[in-house]
Amino acid sequence: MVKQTIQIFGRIKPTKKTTAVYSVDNEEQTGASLEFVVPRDLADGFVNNKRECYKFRFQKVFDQAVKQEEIFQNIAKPVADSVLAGYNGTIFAYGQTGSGKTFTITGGAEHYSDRGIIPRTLSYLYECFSQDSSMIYTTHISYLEIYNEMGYDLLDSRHEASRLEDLPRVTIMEDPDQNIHLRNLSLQQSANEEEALNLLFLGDTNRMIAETPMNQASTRSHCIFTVHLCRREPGSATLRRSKLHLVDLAGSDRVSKTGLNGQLLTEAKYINLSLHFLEQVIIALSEKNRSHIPYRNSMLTSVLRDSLGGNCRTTMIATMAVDKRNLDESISTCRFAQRVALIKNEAILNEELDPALLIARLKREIQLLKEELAMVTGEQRDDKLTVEEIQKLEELVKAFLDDPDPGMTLSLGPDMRKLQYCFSLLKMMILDKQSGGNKRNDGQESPAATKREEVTQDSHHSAAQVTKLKEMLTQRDNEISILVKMLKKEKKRAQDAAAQLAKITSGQSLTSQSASSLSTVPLLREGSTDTVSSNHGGRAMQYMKRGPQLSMGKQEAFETFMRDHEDYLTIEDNKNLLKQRAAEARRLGEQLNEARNRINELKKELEMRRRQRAAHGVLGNYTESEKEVDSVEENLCKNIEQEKKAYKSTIVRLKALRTEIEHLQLLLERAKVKLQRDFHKWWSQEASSAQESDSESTARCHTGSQGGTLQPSSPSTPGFGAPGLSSTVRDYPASQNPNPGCSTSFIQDLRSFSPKSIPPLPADRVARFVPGWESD
Ligand SMILES: Nc1ncnc2c1ncn2[C@@H]1O[C@H](COP(=O)(O)OP(=O)(O)OP(=O)(O)O)[C@@H](O)[C@H]1O
Repeated sequence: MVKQTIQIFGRIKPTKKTTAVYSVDNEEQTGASLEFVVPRDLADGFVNNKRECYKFRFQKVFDQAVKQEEIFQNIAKPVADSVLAGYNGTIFAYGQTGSGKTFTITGGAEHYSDRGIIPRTLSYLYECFSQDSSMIYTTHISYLEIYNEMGYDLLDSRHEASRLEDLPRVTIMEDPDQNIHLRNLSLQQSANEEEALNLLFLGDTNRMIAETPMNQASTRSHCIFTVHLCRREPGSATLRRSKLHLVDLAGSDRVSKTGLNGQLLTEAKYINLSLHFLEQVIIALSEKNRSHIPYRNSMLTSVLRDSLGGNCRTTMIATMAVDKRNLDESISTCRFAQRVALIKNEAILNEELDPALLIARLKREIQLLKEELAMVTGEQRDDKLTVEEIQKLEELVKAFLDDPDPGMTLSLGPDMRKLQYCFSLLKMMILDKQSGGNKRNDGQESPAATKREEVTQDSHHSAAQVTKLKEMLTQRDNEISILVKMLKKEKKRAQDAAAQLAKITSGQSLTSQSASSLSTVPLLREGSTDTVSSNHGGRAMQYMKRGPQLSMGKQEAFETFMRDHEDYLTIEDNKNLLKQRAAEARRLGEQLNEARNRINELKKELEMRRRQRAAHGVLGNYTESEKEVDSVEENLCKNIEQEKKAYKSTIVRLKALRTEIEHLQLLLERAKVKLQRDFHKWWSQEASSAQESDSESTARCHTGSQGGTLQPSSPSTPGFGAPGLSSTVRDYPASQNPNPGCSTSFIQDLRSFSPKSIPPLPADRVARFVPGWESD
């Protein structure tokens, strides 16, 4: 049992403005400290009358420049190691919106080096599995999203979510032992890193697609990515099961922000209700002598029950943005972390007996008991003893009686027929010897009578034993039927999971065979053969493929939108990087082939040389020194070794490249999904604003105010970043639109206009998505 308080770490998000006054001291012996100095007179127009300096303790504080790899090494690796050893582990990120929780837990969507704790931990775990051949590891993954006290299964493979409600609802069940079970949360088996990353990707994509403006996925919801690990030694009946929860909590923002009403650095209410309940649990746990911990108040605390004050090794990462605007939230985050640091957890080794092996063991025991029972009850076998068997028995009895050794035994095996025959034989012998009745003259019982008495006592004893054995048998039978039921259930679940996984991964194949097909990653072209889609996150991608068919005009509009999108440059960068990496992978593949050929050649040469030498040896043509060392052979061996070394290092590099390529593909896939989603949002917004402006123009026509300057509609949604396209659609004179507001035929409508009838149109912009259209 490992008793430990929850470890707390701080991470500070890089900021452009360095207005906040804070200092980090990681050198202290008792851990690290983070100190904020709040100016008495903030420039924001209110005065801080309270303390000026706030100091908080952490295990370690990671300042702005710290990279993802360092975070993994310091925070996630030790937890992953104890999960590998059989203990439960949890890492959760807590902090205000935009402070870097998702970046820390999942990673950034732009660069390979931005991979967060989840992908790095998965890589690490699978690497450890491959290095430890003495154990068999099985991994399952689940991904749960909690929004508004409702749980949703992000790994659902039957539904293609377009809204959060489309995902299967996960509910909480509690058994009589107060263990929490999550109904409807799928557990997907993942045999390797690639499968696990695909599941992460599927979940993240479902999360992104299901995001609504009211539920800005990561801001308002909690996500729990769980790796379920089972480890067993081959042939052993005991196994270790452990769970690793990687938790991205909702933004911890409070209702009352600094400056709004002059309240500075006071605790305000959470926006998110379940974080409020989480805080209540943390307060209760950090106070001594509290008997009731209100876990049941929310789904989040129920699910994380073991992680908070239970059987788990837990680590918290407090993420902070330290610019002046966010100072109070950062201080709140630190205060929360200080309370969390008081909670003690007791992680225990989760060892149990494997039900299948237990059944086999019990069956063996039952067989033995049955044999014993048959012996005791004297259960008859139908067949009679053969003449040979009788002869053998008589010889055995004779030898037994003739042997003067009192320790001599008569071994007959568990066969009642033989036993009975021997006894009757002995009885006859005794009776033959004793002439006369049972009673002797001296009035004492004859030996035969004594024997009979003993036999009666024995039979009573046997009856008691039989009853006992029968009871044991019934007990074992019950146990077996329970275990068989459990096994059947497990088997069914495993089959379901395998079927679901097969569905997800159908059409996917390992990158090893596709290194050569990675040279191009066509983005967002319908009907195109999309290498990425077919290789990764297939199920999530089906959503995209099943999406509404784009008309030609809409397709072109989409391309323009894409070029103006904020992520366009990153996508292009990643595409180029992917091309480079794929080219490098191809080059390395060729190098590998060449090296393999060279090694084979060298081996052949070596073989030949050895044969020649052997032949020479036979003929006795070798000088003494030639017999001892052959420099040619030595050189050949050296060369082979060198080639092998180079071969191995190329393989290592190729493996790393493969992981990077897969990650880049996932990043591109994610960007693609985001782009399409943004486009559809933007498109419907533009369509409705065009409809509105059309009605206004029509109204103006009717009141005689025709031909005025064009009125821009409401600004496009910030972040969608397609200003050019946006203004084109806005500038469109809706009064002349034959089919206003119809989103699907919007661009075709644009095509059907005569350019000459639209004097003020910005022709260059229209031409961007109406090919062949030229202004006079
Ligand atoms: N350490 C970091 N280095 C570089 N960029 C970062 C870092 N931390 C966060 N960011 C960037 O800041 C932005 C917000 O981060 P992120 O989405 O992780 O915040 P969050 O705390 O998860 O917010 P929310 O509560 O809305 O989910 C992202 O664009 C992310 O890439």
